Amino acid sequence: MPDSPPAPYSAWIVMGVSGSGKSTVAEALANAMQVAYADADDFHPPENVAKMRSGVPLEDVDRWPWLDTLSRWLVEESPCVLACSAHKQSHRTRLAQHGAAIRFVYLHTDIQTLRQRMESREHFMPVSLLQTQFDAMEPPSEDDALILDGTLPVDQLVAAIVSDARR
Ligand SMILES: Nc1ncnc2c1ncn2[C@@H]1O[C@H](COP(=O)(O)OP(=O)(O)OP(=O)(O)O)[C@@H](O)[C@H]1O
Ligand SMILES: O=C(O)[C@H](O)[C@@H](O)[C@H](O)[C@H](O)CO
Repeated sequence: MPDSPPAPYSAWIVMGVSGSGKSTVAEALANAMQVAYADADDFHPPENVAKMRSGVPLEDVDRWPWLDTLSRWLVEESPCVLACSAHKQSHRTRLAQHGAAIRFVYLHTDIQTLRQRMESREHFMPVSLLQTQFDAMEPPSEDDALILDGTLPVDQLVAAIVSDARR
């Protein structure tokens, strides 16, 4: 990749439910592109993390201030890659509110694979909340996102995103 990614995007958001691989793929993508990277989980206020840890799903009222902060980060750190759940169209619109030109990349993965992944890692997110993550998800259409099979190897996923960015 060149030092700065080609137009028209200034930011990539790798999105999906808990355990879908968004942090793993987003970090590898940022390394490949040599741009800034962040995990949206690191921007949640302690109350949000405590809520999820205790087995209570977030509501949109918990998410708006977090999404507002992320929306500013996307502009300040451009070009950049963010790993973020971005479940709903309204969340994705909010993330773009400060003007970042965002390419959303949706990793879709079956619930059985995700349950296995989550059971074999240490994380604040309990497996019991996985179904609520699916319930919240409004998958983007192919017009609005690059949609990839999150069970593919990470290097293949990164290559597909880089190839899409060069089109
Ligand atoms: N493409 C993949 N193939 C196999 N394992 C993967 C893949 N992507 C991620 N994993 C593994 O799945 C687990 C979850 O990945 P990761 O933490 O990146 O997901 P996430 O969507 O960021 O989850 P969360 O939002 O809950 O933090 C990790 O153990 C990671 O190593
Ligand atoms: O909006 C949300 O519900 C959250 O961002 C979650 O998706 C998690 O923080 C993440 O996936 C951790 O597992």
